[in-house]
Amino acid sequence: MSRYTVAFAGNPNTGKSTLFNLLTGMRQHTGNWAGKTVVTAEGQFTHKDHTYLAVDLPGTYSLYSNSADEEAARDYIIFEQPDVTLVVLDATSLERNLNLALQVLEITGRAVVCINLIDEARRLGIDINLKRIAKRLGVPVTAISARGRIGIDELLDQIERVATGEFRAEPLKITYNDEIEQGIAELIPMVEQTVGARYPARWIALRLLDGDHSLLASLKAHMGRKDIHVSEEVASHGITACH
Ligand SMILES: Nc1nc2c(ncn2[C@@H]2O[C@H](COP(=O)(O)OP(=O)(O)OP(=O)(O)O)[C@@H](O)[C@H]2O)c(=O)[nH]1
Ligand SMILES: [Mg+2]
Repeated sequence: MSRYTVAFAGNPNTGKSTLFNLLTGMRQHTGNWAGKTVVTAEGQFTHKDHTYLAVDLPGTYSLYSNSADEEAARDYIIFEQPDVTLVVLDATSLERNLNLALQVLEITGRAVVCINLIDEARRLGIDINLKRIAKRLGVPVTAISARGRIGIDELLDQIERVATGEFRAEPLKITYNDEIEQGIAELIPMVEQTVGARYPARWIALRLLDGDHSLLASLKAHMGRKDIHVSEEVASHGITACH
């Protein structure tokens, strides 16, 4: 029996902790306002033959290092490399919520998109084409109501398929304009040489082009002194390439 790690990511107030509590039997703080989960919580659940370590991350609108919460969520996904990143979306504001899903998919294809509050969406007459979204994103997409306990088994089956590698993701790749793509292409070999194959080189190159010093600091901290010098070269190149 294997144990897989599932990280719960998503915008604030999308029901991550409600789902986390339902699956793990724990009692993480929930409520109808944003920013309740401030410390990453861990709990365990079982589905069929496997045990899962669930990790409830703070809610974030992006992984762009705008706040300590975003850095914590980003660092967890990049450095802890969960077997599955579960992106919990609010069915009633999908457009805004999908932004974070796209960012996660730039980092990892080992993801499941879970559209929560489907009860509320139905009440409002919002019709969601799950198949089309799944096709575009290239990862499993399921609709649930964590509070109403709807769709949970199907969600767990999808988590299992990604965790075991049965599902082969083809995550949507965002193509940027020529200038940015050229910068990424120039940086990727340097990033790969510096951080190795373990980390998502394209995403790191993109963040460096954006001048993300916080990511650089985290990379340094996780990789030890040996790579600091090279990382700085990469960063200055990236930041110069941007201007
Ligand atoms: N109608 C409905 N409400 C839900 C559902 N799931 C969660 N909620 C409600 O949404 C609110 C936010 O839920 P939380 O679980 O605290 O959300 P969170 O994503 O952990 O929020 P942060 O920790 O702030 O990021 C609570 O009032 C929940 O009761 C659902 O499926 N349907
Ligand atoms: Mg929470």
